[in-house]
Amino acid sequence: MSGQEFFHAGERVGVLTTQPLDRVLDYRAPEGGCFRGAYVEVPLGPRRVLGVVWGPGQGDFDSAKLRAVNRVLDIAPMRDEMRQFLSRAAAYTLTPLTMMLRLATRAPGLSDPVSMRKILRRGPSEPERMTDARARVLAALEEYAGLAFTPKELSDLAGVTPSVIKGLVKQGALREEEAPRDLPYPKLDPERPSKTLTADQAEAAAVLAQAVQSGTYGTTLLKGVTGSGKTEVYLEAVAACLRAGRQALVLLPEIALTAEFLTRVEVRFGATPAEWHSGATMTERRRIWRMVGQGAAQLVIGARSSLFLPFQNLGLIIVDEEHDTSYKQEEGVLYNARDMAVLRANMCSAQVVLASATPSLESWVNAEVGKYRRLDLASRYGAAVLPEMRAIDMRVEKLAPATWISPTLRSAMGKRLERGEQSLLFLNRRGFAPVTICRACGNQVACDHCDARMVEHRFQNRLMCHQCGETKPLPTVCPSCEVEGKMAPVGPGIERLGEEAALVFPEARIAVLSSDLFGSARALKERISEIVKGEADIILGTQLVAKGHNFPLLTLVGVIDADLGLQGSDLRAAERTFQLMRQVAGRAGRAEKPGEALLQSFQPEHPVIRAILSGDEEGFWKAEAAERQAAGVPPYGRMAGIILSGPDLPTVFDLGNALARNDGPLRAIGAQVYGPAPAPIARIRGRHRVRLLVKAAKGVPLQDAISRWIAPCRLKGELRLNVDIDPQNFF
Ligand SMILES: Nc1ncnc2c1ncn2[C@@H]1O[C@H](COP(=O)(O)OP(=O)(O)OP(=O)(O)O)[C@@H](O)[C@H]1O
Ligand SMILES: [Zn+2]
Repeated sequence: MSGQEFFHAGERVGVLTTQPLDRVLDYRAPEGGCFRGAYVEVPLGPRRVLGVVWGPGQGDFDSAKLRAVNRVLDIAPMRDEMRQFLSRAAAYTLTPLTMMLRLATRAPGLSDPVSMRKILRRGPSEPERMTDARARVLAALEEYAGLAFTPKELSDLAGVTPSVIKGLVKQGALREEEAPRDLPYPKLDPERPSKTLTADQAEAAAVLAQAVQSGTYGTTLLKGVTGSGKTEVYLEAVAACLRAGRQALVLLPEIALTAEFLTRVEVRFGATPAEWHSGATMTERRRIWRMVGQGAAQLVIGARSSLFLPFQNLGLIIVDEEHDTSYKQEEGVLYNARDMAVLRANMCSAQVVLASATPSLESWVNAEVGKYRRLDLASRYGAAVLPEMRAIDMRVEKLAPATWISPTLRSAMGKRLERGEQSLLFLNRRGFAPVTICRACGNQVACDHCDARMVEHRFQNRLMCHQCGETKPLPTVCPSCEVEGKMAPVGPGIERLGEEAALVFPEARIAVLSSDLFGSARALKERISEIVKGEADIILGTQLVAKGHNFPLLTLVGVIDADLGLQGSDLRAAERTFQLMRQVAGRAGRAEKPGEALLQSFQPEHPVIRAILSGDEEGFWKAEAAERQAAGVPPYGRMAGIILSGPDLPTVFDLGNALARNDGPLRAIGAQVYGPAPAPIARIRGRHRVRLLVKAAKGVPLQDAISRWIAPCRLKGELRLNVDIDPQNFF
């Protein structure tokens, strides 16, 4: 860490803590001094808290009262580029810097000393008496010459009891040593053979490899149809990064996708990489955090928060399925991991690869205007061809009441069953039925705390609110008119569709894939790998299945309600539907057998449905871009959402009106405010929600204006104000 500023003992330093104070606090540098960026423990009131030495102190605090830093932690100091990244990300998202630091230190036990554990090696002496068990232990050590083991590993390996091991230690045949508990990750070998790339793939891989070798910043949109080998191509960029001795990060939108991906990494590089996600244990998290910081993890596969790991030498970030909405964090710090990846790469001279078959309009436009490089993979790998896509006109199909699988779709599924191929039915609705209605009075069961109807989950035999998670038993008596036995489900959810499929095809093996039906990510992963092996004939899934899975036996995709996403007023409704339908359809026909995708629709002539079917992607993006440009909305204009919430509606509205009246700072940059208006979901968890929308031209200092605009707000009591820069969801 030479080159980094050093503060001598007693000098005034500014420390950023993870406490919600929103400023850097002054302390005295501890005995022995500290570098800028050092992770430290400082006294704060009666407590000791984690912090980072951010720079020289401000000097505005009485130096007689100044307290000293307790100690410097045994962790490499935060790099300048990381401090800049956090500062820039905080400024962009209008988030207090202390909250950003919290994101960057989300690992347990950082302030604990490096924890050690006992390991065993071959010692200098021979055992006094050789027994079979003892001989097995020594043979095992010989076989793995040079390696050390924990006592448990060694007794398992040799198949002996712990007492045998203890005896050998006593006699000096085994030697005990202390070693750090957190071990480096196994080395990945980029020189192992890759798959033989097609000419297109090889060309794209070469461009990416060269970009990585340049050691500079750059972003590439890797657009390739589903099944074209985007993953194979970007793994070669990872190889180039590893060869250059730098670290790589691969972001995946869904942890259910990691199992398949980890296997592919292992095949390509000979070992598994570090895996960072919400399901990781505390021990795993601490190990990854520390090893990433020491450069002892070369590749991390992770969810969006892995962008905040303390990489020592990050050279490449892959954002797979870059259009995926789950990259936008919608709670706490509101950030879009795709945009933050670009920012982070900028700070550390790394390359970014945004991979997708259906990019976000933002990225498509950035490539169009030359801000991003663009690489295209136009055809599927090998014999696989893109599925044929057709609409099923639901206005002419004859369906029995409370059924949703049309005769046309049913007969297509029947053919797959006969041929031993798989069908996938897609319906983006969790639960059994979206609405429960009383047939006597028409009352729909709603959540007591939210502006939302409760969804029946028959599997759990309860009604559930998808906003707040509240559940209650299915009522037999109407809560409104008190008539008994008239409550009925209306509309299909994925579970109900499962029942229908089982009735129509009683002999078929049916798998329902919905995130809430699995107790753990592991259970879901296992189910998916069973399906890959062919242990299901009909798969029913919510949007979970649209993402990146490879089901080789799948040749038919049926979309139950292709119109579902088109109804919203969301500015991205068309874009989302287009992406989702093309992605789902892309699950079919990924191996030798050709696939077919059938979209059930009541409006097959709708321009978006027509664009999906025709496959004229560039035409769709161009039309969509022109429309957004004319309306001055993203990506051609900028937007910010302000969500005000509180238990008392008039108070929330008063604040909204006050903001709308005092919009001087916004007018100064030519921005407009819309609202206040009740948010589309007007109540969540008992809190009323009111929103304002700010629209501005591109290139104006929007964040700065917004901070000046909201600065005078006094948030009394339980009133909350959240700013969402570049909102993705208007809920
Ligand atoms: N050059 C190649 N040699 C052998 N197999 C290949 C090659 N390219 C692609 N494949 C195989 O084709 C399948 C699809 O490739 P891959 O998953 O990389 O595509 P993708 O573009 O990432 O797909 P999606 O967008 O649907 O996630 C995989 O099983 C992959 O192993
Ligand atoms: Zn609720």
